[in-house]
Amino acid sequence: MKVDIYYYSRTGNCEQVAERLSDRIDSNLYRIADKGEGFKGLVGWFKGGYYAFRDKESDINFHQGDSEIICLITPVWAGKIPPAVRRFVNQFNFNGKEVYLLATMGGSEGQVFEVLERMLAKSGTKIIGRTAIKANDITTCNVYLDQLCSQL
Ligand SMILES: Cc1cc2nc3c(=O)[nH]c(=O)nc-3n(C[C@H](O)[C@H](O)[C@H](O)COP(=O)(O)O)c2cc1C
Repeated sequence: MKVDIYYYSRTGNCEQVAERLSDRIDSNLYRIADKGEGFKGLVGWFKGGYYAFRDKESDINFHQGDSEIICLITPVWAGKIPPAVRRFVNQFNFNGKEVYLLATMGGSEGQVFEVLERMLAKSGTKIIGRTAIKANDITTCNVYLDQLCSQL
């Protein structure tokens, strides 16, 4: 079955993981994009951390695909999720879909999965797996992707 892969990426780590995963399975690849400037540069880093910590959302463009299985790939921000991903999870129609969660991070996954699971529980969305990958491991993350593919 075709998998819709959604990812948000500020500095390319999640994008790289999304592309590697997409090479391995029958999938559509969709970027969750900030509208306007987003969180670029040093100011964006501080603003992004603050917004994430305060559970704020930001304006995004995203595609609503129709596959029943989706993989959501997000960076960890302030131990939680970026504002763009928060908006995505709140606006996306998860009706009938099953979701695999994948996060990339600098050092610690923090509460990222708990936050996502709590949000997705509101729509009764089934979570079929979760994987966290450290930024340093991304070039050698094939083993994680193999595990993930076996669960999709
Ligand atoms: C605003 C901000 C906050 C972050 N907070 C955390 C954090 O709490 N824990 C962590 O391990 N990494 C944190 N990171 C690092 C990112 O999660 C990590 O570099 C990730 O792989 C970036 O993905 P991307 O390149 O796709 O944007 C943070 C990065 C940013 C920009």
